Amino acid sequence: MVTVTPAPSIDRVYVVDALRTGSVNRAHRIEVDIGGNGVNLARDLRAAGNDVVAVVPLDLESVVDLVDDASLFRVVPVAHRPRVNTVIVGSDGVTTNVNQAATPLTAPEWRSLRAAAAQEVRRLRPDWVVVGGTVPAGAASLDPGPWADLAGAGGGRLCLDSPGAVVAGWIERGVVPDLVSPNLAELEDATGRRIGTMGDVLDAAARLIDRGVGAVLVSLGARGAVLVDGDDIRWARTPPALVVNTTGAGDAALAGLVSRWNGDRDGAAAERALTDAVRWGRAAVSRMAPTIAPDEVDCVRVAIDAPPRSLRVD
Ligand SMILES: Nc1ncnc2c1ncn2[C@@H]1O[C@H](COP(=O)(O)OP(=O)(O)O)[C@@H](O)[C@H]1O
Ligand SMILES: O=P(O)(O)OC[C@H]1O[C@](O)(COP(=O)(O)O)[C@@H](O)[C@@H]1O
Repeated sequence: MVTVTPAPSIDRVYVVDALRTGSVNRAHRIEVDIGGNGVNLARDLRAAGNDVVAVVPLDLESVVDLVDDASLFRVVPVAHRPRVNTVIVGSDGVTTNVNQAATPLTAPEWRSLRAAAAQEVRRLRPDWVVVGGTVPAGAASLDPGPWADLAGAGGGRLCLDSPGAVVAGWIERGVVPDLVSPNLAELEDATGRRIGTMGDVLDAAARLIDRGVGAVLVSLGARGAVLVDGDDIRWARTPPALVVNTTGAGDAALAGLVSRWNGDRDGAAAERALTDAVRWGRAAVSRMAPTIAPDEVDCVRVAIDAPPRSLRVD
C-alpha cells in the first residue's frame, strides 16, 4: 500500500475531565504524535503486517523526536513546519478537534511529492494508493490531474480519503476515485445533500457511484459503516465501544477495509473486509492513541444487514 498525505500534522491530544467552552480547562495528560489520514492509515496497516509506505511533505527536523519508525515514511523535504492539530478528549470520550489550515505547497514541492509517490508505487505495486486528508489550498493543489493515473501505473486503484469538498473537486475535474471513505459530514460536503436518515446516506452514496466512483465506505460512528460497491450495499455493525478517543477511527476503518479487499467485484471479499473495517474502527475509538494495535482488535460479533432506509443516522 502507498499512502500520500499532502498536509501531515502534529496532533496534540489534551485529555481533560470534560471540555467546558468559555472557561479554563486543565489537561491531565498530553500526547503528541505525527498525524494526518494517510499517516494513521499507514501505521495501522504496518502494525497489521502490511507492506506500506506513507509519502509525506515534511520538514523532518521539526518532528524528528516524534518519528519512531523512520522506515514507514518517504519524506519529501519542504521548508514549512507541519501544522498543529489540537484534539481535546473528555473522560467520556467526547472528542473535539481543531485542525490548523494546511500550508500551501509550492509547484516544485507538489511535483516532488507526485514523483516520490510514483517511485513508491513502482517499487511496491500496491493494490491501493490512498491520498488522505486535507489538500492545502493553492493553485498547484487545485489540479488533481497528475494524481489520476498514479495507482493504475502500479496495477492498483486510487482511494481518496479527504474532506468532502476535495472529493467533489476531484470528481468535478474528472479524477474519479475507485474508493472514497467519508463520514456523514464529509458525505454531505461531497454531495451537497443534507443527511438525516440511512436513506439519505444511500442516496448520497448512489450519487457518487453514478458519477463513476467505484465504491463508497460511509462511516457512521457507533452505527458502524455502510459499503456501497456498485449495486451491492452492506451495513456492518459491532456492539458499541466504550469510547476513549475517536481521532483516527475513520482511518482505522479504511485500513481494515483496504487490507482485506483490492476493490474487485467480489462480494465475499468485500464482506470480510467490511467486517474488519468496523472491528478496526471500534478498536481505534477504544484507545487513546490514534492508531491501533492489531492484537487489540476484538473478534466481536459483526452483524451485516441491508440498511433500513428509515433509520435516523444524524
Ligand atoms: N462508539 C463506537 N462503537 C463502536 N464502533 C465505533 C464507535 N465509533 C466509531 N466506531 C467505528 O469506527 C468507524 C469510524 O468511526 P467514525 O467516527 O464514523 O469515523 P471518523 O473518524 O471518520 O468520523 C465506524 O465506522 C465504526 O465502525
Ligand atoms: O487533514 P484533515 O482533514 O485536517 O484531518 C487531519 C486529522 O485527521 C486525522 O488524520 C484523524 O482522522 P479521522 O479521525 O477522520 O480518522 C488526524 O490524525 C489529523 O489531525
